[in-house]
Amino acid sequence: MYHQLSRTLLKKLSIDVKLIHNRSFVRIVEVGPRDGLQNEPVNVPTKVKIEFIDKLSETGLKSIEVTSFVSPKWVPQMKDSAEVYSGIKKRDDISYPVLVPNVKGMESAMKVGVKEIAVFASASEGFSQKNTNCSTQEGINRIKEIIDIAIKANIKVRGYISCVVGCPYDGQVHPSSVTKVTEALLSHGCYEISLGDTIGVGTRATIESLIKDLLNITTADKLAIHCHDTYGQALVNICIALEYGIRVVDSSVSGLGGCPYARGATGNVATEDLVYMLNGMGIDTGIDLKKLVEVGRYITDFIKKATCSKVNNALYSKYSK
Ligand SMILES: CC(C)(COP(=O)([O-])OP(=O)([O-])OC[C@H]1O[C@@H](n2cnc3c(N)ncnc32)[C@H](O)[C@@H]1OP(=O)([O-])[O-])[C@@H](O)C(=O)NCCC(=O)NCCSC(=O)C[C@@](C)(O)CC(=O)[O-]
Repeated sequence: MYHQLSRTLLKKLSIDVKLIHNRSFVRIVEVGPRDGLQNEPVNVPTKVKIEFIDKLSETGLKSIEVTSFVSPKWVPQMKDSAEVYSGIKKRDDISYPVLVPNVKGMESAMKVGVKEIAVFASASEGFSQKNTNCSTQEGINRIKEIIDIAIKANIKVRGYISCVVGCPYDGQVHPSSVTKVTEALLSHGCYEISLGDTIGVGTRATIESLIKDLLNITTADKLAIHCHDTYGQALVNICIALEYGIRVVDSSVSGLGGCPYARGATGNVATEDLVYMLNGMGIDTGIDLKKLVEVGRYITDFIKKATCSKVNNALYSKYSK
C-alpha cells in the first residue's frame, strides 16, 4: 500500500522510479540537535540536549550533527557545545560531527576530542556577511585554515554551502556561484559537500539545474542535499537529488529548526517524513521509524511546539495506543 502510494506520487512528479530504486541505501545526517535547536528561542538545558541526542543514537541513525562551536554572542543556544559533546554517549558506529566557523571554534572542538567537523560557506555574499561577518572568499580562506588543522589531527571535514538556489538578502543564486565554492571546498579537503537550500525556495527545476552543473565538476558521491521545507518542496527536491545519484540527505527530526540569519526560513525536512518516503521507495536507511517518532515527540514536547512532521502526526497516535 505504502509502496504503491509512493510510486503513484513519484509518477505524478515524473520522477524516474527505476533510477531511484537502483540506489538501495541512503545515509541520513540528522541535524536536529544543531540546525534544529540553534534558532530555538526557548533555552534548552544541556541535559535535555544530551538526552535528545542519546535517544537519536538509539534510532539507527549513522550520523548526528551534535552542536556548533560558534560564537555564543551570535548563537546563544549553542553556548554549551563542549558540555553537550562531552556528555553524550558515543557509539562507535555513529559519526557525531560538530559545526565549526573558525580556528577558535576548531580549537575548542579539538579539546573535547571531536572526530568529525562541518564547515560552512555561502554561495551568496549577502548571507555570508550576515551569517559569518565576512565575504564568501574570506569564509573559504577561514575554512582552509580550519581544514589544515583538521587534516593534521586526522579529523574528517564535511562542507556545507548555504543559499544554493536563493538568498534572503541577494535573491536568486546562479549555479555557477555554487560550483565555484564547491570546487574550493573539495580542493581544500572536504570529503563531502552538503548543498543547503537555506530558505527552502528550491523547486524541482532549480535543484535539477544546480545538480547538473555540479556534476560537471564532481561526482554524486561527493554531494549531499540539505533542504529546508519553507515552501513544502523539500521531499520533491530530495527525489531529484536521488535521481541524480546523491545518497546522503540531511534532515531534522520533526522538522525542527531554521537559521537565525535567514529570516522566515523554517526547519529542515522532517526526518520522519524522509524515512517514510524512502521506506516507501524500498530504500534502506537503517532507521527505526517508531523510535524516531518518539524522539520527535520528546523534543517538541519539551520546546512546546507542534511537530512539523506529517508522518509523526499520523503515526504517533497509532503507536501510542
Ligand atoms: C564566525 C563568527 C565567529 C565571526 O564573528 P565575529 O564577531 O566577526 O568574530 P570575532 O572574531 O570578532 O569575535 C567576536 C567575539 O566572539 C568570540 N568568538 C569568535 N569565534 C568564536 C567561537 N568559535 N567560539 C566562541 N567564541 C567565539 C570572540 O572571542 C569574540 O569575543 P569577545 O572578545 O567579544 O568576548 C560569527 O559570525 C559566528 O559565530 N557565526 C556563526 C553563525 C551561525 O552559527 N549560524 C548558523 C549556522 S550556519 C547554518 O545554519 C546553515 C547550514 C550549515 O545549516 C546550512 C544551510 O541550511 O544553509
